[in-house]
Amino acid sequence: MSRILIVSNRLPTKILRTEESLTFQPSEGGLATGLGSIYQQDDNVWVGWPGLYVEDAAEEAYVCEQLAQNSMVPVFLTETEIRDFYEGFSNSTLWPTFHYFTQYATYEQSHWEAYVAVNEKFCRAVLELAGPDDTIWIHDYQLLLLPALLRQARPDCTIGFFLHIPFPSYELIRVLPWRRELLQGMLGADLIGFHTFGYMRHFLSAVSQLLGMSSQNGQIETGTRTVLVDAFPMGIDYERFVAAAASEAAIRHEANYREALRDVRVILSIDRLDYSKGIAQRLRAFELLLQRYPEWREQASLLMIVVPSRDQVAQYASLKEEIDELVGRINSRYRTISWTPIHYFYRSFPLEELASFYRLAEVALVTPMRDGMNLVAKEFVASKADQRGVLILSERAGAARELSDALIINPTDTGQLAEAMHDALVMPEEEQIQRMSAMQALVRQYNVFAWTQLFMDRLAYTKIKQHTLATETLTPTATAKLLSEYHAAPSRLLLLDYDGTLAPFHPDPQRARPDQELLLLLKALADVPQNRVVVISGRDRTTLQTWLGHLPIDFIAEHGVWLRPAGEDWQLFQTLSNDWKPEIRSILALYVARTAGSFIEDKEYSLVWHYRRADAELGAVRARDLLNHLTFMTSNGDLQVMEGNKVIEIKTAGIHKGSAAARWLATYQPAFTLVIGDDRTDEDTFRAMPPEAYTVKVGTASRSLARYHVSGTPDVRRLLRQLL
Ligand SMILES: O=P(O)(O)OC[C@H]1O[C@H](O[C@H]2O[C@H](CO)[C@@H](O)[C@H](O)[C@H]2O)[C@H](O)[C@@H](O)[C@@H]1O
Ligand SMILES: O=c1ccn([C@@H]2O[C@H](COP(=O)(O)OP(=O)(O)O)[C@@H](O)[C@H]2O)c(=O)[nH]1
Ligand SMILES: [Mg+2]
Repeated sequence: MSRILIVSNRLPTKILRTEESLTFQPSEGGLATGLGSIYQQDDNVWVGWPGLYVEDAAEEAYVCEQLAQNSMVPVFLTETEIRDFYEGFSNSTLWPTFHYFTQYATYEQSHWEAYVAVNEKFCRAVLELAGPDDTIWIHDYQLLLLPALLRQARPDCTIGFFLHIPFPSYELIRVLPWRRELLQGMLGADLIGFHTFGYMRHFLSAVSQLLGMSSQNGQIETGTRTVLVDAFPMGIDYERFVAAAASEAAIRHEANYREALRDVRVILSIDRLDYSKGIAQRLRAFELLLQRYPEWREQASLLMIVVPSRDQVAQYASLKEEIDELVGRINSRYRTISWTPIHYFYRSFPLEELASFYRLAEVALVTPMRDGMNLVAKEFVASKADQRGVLILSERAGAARELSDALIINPTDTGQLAEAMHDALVMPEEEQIQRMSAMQALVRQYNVFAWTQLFMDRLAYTKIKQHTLATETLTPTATAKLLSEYHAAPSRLLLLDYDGTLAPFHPDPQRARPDQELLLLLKALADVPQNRVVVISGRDRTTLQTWLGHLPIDFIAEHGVWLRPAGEDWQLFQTLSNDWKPEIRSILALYVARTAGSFIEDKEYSLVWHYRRADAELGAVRARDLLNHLTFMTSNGDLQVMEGNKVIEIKTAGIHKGSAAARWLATYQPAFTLVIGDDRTDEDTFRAMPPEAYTVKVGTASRSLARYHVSGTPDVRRLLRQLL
């Protein structure tokens, strides 16, 4: 039976220790409330921290047992782990960075180490639980390393990852000392989800800039798998909020509050105490409203609920003081005997009371500086049965992408915010209903169940796609078969590409020279009498000659322009002309001028534009552009344009590694053939091979004609050593 294992730092239940007992309470925060309706379906399980330091084994066992009754499995964290992993790396490094508050970010090596260790702890907990058919769904920034850790332990498992907070611009991510490890960690997943397309775009950009992995339609080739990246705006359990708002308890609470407030109009805000939520700015805007529009004094109040959060983190503690002080100042300045400008609550409320606040309020103020989604905005909409009420929403909350019928504001523009409050208070009912009903239709349809379904469907699709597109991994069993056929064969051909296959890439192609180990390896392979070793490369013949010419091996250079059997002279594949070069060179020069870091390689019968050293994204854009340009230029058919790994190459049509390899095979038919290559130009070689040949693609497992794949040059070296 397959089930979903939800994994997040915090469980939807938190346990508090009172003097005499333990009490179990719902956790606050969007992740817990949002997914709270999902995990109790089927046999699903939620793995996470219960917010309690257990005192002894007996208590631990008791907690496990209690939580198990509600499909939860605890991961216990120590006080030191909470300090360094949770308050430290998660909430003093990642949270401020991802919310564009880098001025608050700290970079502590010890916090990073705790982060790694706690992610490993979660990994062990999940491995203990997960069956082979289970889907592991990891949530949020506290567990960015977990996907890759699990992938390492279980290469075939199904892993989804969802980030609930914004993913910021590459310019912020690049500041983090551990930026590559964090991205690599996320790429352990099969599907990576974000609330908005903007966050997804930033992630793809960071992966491209920092890991050099490009993407197409949100798909990243990691070398061993295709990872899909997509946007899934999270919804709420709509009917639950409709029901809560219609409940007797909510109606009763509302009546009590209404009686106390008399006919004062209520503007509501609800959030965790967090600098990302723009609470202080909102208070200043409310004060400005009272100054600009004195008619609202004694007529409108701000009901502000602030839920305690992360109060051990310095910035949160000082924000608390700032808010206390601001509320005190505004209230003392404007209050009258019968009217309080700001009703401020610093605590959390159960659902029915939240529902009564949503009912009571005519205006909801959701004005974060940055917010992954913001579910309060959606909950307010769901609670408005009579469709009256106005939502004021920050353009920097993920929810603003969907709720375009809210009054969308820039939260740093205090003036605009004050005006929006005024506009909301005077908005005609007809307009309120029109806007609210449009938002309700959207929030109802894209609820949390639809969100889960969509995410799971995309995850299943990714898995299927991975399997259908993939070449087989060169497993130990397949390797054993290869070796036994190799040993049995009286004649053998090894067709080996150079860059990306025998030697790793270097930013400067001229510095990717063979090392001693490679030279010895090739020599030893070529010395075996039954073997013929051919290096088949796009490199110019002079370079191959200089680097490898002293070895008893054959060469195919410039993608087939030049051939050289061991010990003989270089031969041209066919008579060729270079008449086309000046025109194409001038086009390439244009792209060099427009793309810092790129350059032209001028080979005897080919021209190459290299963009490995250019900005990754600019390079990709210019490459597309150049390809279009060249395809148009070369449409008469005399020339061909080849795309390699961060290169675009132009040469006479009909000459490629495949045609050269085919010519080789016409004169020499080995009993065993092994072909290894890494880029698109090697696909021509794979295509030219007889079906029994062993063709091996280095790098991504997908989209290749090869039978097998390995992940990198070290695997190639290992395989070649095994032949000896
Ligand atoms: O666990 P805590 O440190 O107490 O913090 C509470 C949660 O806050 C964050 O919630 C986010 O998720 C919401 C749902 O996707 C989204 O609407 C909101 O914009 C986010 O800030 C955090 O991401 C969770 O991990 C925390 O548990
Ligand atoms: O006293 C409270 C106040 C709020 N919430 C819930 O906390 C969540 C806040 O989620 P949001 O996405 O707005 O922001 P986050 O806190 O996750 O950043 C919402 O579901 C609220 O209903 C709660 O459980 N108790
Ligand atoms: Mg190559």
